[in-house]
Amino acid sequence: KPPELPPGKWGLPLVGYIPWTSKTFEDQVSDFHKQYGHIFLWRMGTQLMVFINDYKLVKETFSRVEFTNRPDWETFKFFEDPAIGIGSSSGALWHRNRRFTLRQLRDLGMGKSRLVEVVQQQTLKLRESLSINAGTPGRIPHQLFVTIINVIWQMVASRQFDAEDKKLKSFAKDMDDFVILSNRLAFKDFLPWLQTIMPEFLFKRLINYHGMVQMKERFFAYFYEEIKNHRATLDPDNPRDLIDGYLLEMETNKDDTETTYSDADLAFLVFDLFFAGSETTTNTFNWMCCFLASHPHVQRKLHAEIDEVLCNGILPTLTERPRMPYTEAVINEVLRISALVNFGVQHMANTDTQLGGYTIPKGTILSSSVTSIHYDNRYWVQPNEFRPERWLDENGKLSMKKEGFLAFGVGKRVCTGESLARMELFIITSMIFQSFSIAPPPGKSINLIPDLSGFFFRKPMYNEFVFTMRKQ
Ligand code: HEM
Repeated sequence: KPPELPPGKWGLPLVGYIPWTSKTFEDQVSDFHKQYGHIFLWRMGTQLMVFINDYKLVKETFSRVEFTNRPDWETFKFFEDPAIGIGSSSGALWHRNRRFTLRQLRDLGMGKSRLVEVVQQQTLKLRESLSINAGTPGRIPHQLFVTIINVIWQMVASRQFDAEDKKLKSFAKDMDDFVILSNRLAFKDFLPWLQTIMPEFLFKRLINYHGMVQMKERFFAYFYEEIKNHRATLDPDNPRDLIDGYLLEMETNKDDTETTYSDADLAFLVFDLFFAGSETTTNTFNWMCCFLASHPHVQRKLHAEIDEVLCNGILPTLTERPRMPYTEAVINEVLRISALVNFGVQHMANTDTQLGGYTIPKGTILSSSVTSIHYDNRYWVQPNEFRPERWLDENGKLSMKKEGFLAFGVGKRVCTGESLARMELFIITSMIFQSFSIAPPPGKSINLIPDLSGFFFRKPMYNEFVFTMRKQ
């Protein structure tokens, strides 16, 4: 390994460092952290991966323009090369789409009562599903995912679907399948030489090429249909949603020869919002259920605050939020302890540069080790404990400390949906626990060990819960 690079594992030519161990990826990263310190390198195949385990260094890194790009990975650019939309793109197109999305989310989402109402209506349906099986052990109903997806559909296309709707069901299935199918594209990114030594048909089979092409066609079919309908009914004086907002900007810029606006870019942007906003928010609420079911004293305090502020069963809006610091503290603590996006979303160095006293060559991938930072005892007292109180000051007021908190990332690509996600989590949590208490099935306990089988998420394991109706 060249000495100017961060310390770490270099391994063999072409294949890099392959660990012969049954340890999880997260545990290996944690071992290398102990061995090499806050910044280390792991050469995977031909790809240089740098892991950063220190909050201040992550903040510095992701605030620098040299580290703003996304990796030039097949996973990000399979549908369109170079990548378009927001989550996978880089450069001027990303910058413009990010500004546009932030503006749209602000205008359509946070603080606007329409979207809050949609979350309320959808959560009422979730309450219905829960009440059907109240008192008996079961999993979190599918309606939770439907609720989250419908909030995004409402925001982008002013639509909502019934849980049994055929289109919604196939859309949800495609989203699940996409995550599984796209995993195999990693062969192209980490072992690109395989393509030169394997017959083309075999390599395509290895990376699930045809499955991915079909997937692309299906996704674009959903979104192109929406774009077509929106264009046909667009009223420039009354934009209804994000698609309308984009079409209007596209029209304003139609004579610009450098324009990056296109139907494909819009479709991709919408696709990104579904991907970035659905699994994340759904799994965070799932973790919430796990932690509340296993910490009855926290649940009691949550119930007490909900009963005091939302008395007589009134539905929560954003007006009540400042009066519910404990609920907010529970949400923050779930986001911290679950460390759901455990390595953040990867960034790439767009030039040769220096970081933490080491050389970082152009094309190096940078990952933040969110789990180790969320459990770093320099920032968190007894980090393994689920303790919402850590988010409250001595007067019981919410203190939104940010040092050491990375659930939504940090820097130039910090999550654009943070406010929306927080709003959804606040409304869903307060409405569900206004009506129900949650516990493990009799004689059982909740498994809080994360499922680490996927690369991007630290999901909760399959757990059953007993939701019991509360007396109002
Ligand atoms: C609890 C829920 C959520 C969590 C934990 C979460 C977390 C994250 C993280 C860690 C990143 C990567 C930041 C980086 O690249 O450094 C991200 C990016 C992003 N998130 Fe979220 N997110 C959540 C909900 C949402 C929602 C509801 C939306 C919108 C519907 C959204 C939209 C996005 C977008 C568009 C990006 C890419 C930003 C960019 O590349 O510039 N997220 N999110």
